Amino acid sequence: MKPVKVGICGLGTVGGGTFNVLQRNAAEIARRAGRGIEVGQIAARQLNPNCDLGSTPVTDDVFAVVNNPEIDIVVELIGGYGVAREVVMQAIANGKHVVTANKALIAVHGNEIFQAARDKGVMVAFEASVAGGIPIIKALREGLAANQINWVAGIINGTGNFILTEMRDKGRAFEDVLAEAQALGYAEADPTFDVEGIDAAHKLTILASIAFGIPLQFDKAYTEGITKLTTADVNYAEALGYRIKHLGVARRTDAGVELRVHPTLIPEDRLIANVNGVMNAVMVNGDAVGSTLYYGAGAGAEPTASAVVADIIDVVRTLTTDPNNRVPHLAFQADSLSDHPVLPVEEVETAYYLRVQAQDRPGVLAKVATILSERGINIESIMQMEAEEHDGLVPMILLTHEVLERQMNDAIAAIEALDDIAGPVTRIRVEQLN
Ligand SMILES: NC(=O)C1=CN([C@@H]2O[C@H](COP(=O)(O)OP(=O)(O)OC[C@H]3O[C@@H](n4cnc5c(N)ncnc54)[C@H](O)[C@@H]3O)[C@@H](O)[C@H]2O)C=CC1
Ligand SMILES: N[C@@H](CC=O)C(=O)O
Ligand code: NA
Repeated sequence: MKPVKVGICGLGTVGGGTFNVLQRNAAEIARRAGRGIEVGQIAARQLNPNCDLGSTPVTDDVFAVVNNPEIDIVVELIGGYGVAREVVMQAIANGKHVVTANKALIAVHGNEIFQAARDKGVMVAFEASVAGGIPIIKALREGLAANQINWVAGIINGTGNFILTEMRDKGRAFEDVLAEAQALGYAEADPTFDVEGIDAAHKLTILASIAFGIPLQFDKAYTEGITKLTTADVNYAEALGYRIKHLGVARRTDAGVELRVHPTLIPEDRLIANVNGVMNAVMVNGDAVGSTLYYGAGAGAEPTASAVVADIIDVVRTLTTDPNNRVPHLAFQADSLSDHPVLPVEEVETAYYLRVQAQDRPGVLAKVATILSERGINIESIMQMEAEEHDGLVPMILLTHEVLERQMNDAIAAIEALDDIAGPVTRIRVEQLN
């Protein structure tokens, strides 16, 4: 049988990794796919020093690949919502299958892209877009298809986890670690996407749609980054038996779907609390299976290429399958998506870690405790530290039981209005993840 021809658009970190894995494992990949898979053409702005392209045709015009009649599968590894979107839409219009690692594109334009793909009877595969090499989309769409998924919680940005780990373990400065993550090819073209939680929110949006069968709704995700975290809070959390991780949480409740990315205290004995460096981990809780955990490299050339190439093989295996019998893009049949609403963050209920900087006067703790109890907020534990030498302020650390975000906002406003309190109250959400 003739080999299937793929066209790679973008030959950076992931494009280069994808080319190399396809070349190195070509024989084994053909045994898995049932036929050979060849790179028929590459569109690149510059060559990748890690790739020996041999006689593979190269162009600087992505549309030469997209419009090349020899190419069966277009692999979009450019990134962003601009030319990448045009590449994907034009490939679909030309009747070509698409494989992409672009979570930004899928989270923001996925509904339109999948509709176009269904109209043309082509596949759009995107395993590499969430948690890099971890086959989490495959696990959710296929392995867990029997379940009603209750919640998904994950460390889904490798750059952010790498920064938090290096800062905690080696005391390195934020900017220094971020620069290393960029040099290693982990970070997004705009690294604020990593450190402000936008990249994790893109991935969480995709996970939530596949877990609960809802349309992609990135604009409704609550997003908070890691840039405001302090070493003091990391240390206080540890004294209480917790680690701070940047977590994406999607939970289904009767009222709606929670979709939120933020720093989170997790009990230190949970496996996910001990996921470090560029590694990612996703927990999925289903009604039949209970809690499950998926772990692996969340970024980097070949871990991500592992997912891209697996998608290419999947596409090749099902080329002749009736489009109606393929695994649906969002796990549920397109005409069976639910309109269960995404909840505004004020409607989300979580436990909290609070750090209040108080004047060293008697009675402050009692005033804070009263404000919380008047609003029905139960305190799990309180830790009052020694006054700090430089400002004489006493940090008070409180852990609360679960409370609606709206009620917590009201309590924090009242605490901040006290004369005995200096500066804003620090709040970090707490998840038990059982
Ligand atoms: N780096 C990683 O570890 C991971 C990246 N991704 C995603 O994979 C995609 C690619 O990311 P990277 O490889 O890291 O980015 P990169 O910046 O290393 O590579 C992108 C390449 O596309 C090229 N390019 C841009 N516009 C082009 C055009 N018009 N024609 C031809 N080439 C063009 C650039 O010159 C660059 O070489 C992004 O969507 C990213 O979010 C997903 C998972 C992990
Ligand atoms: N910038 C992303 C790359 C993979 O998706 C990350 O750091 O996780
Ligand atoms: Na993945």
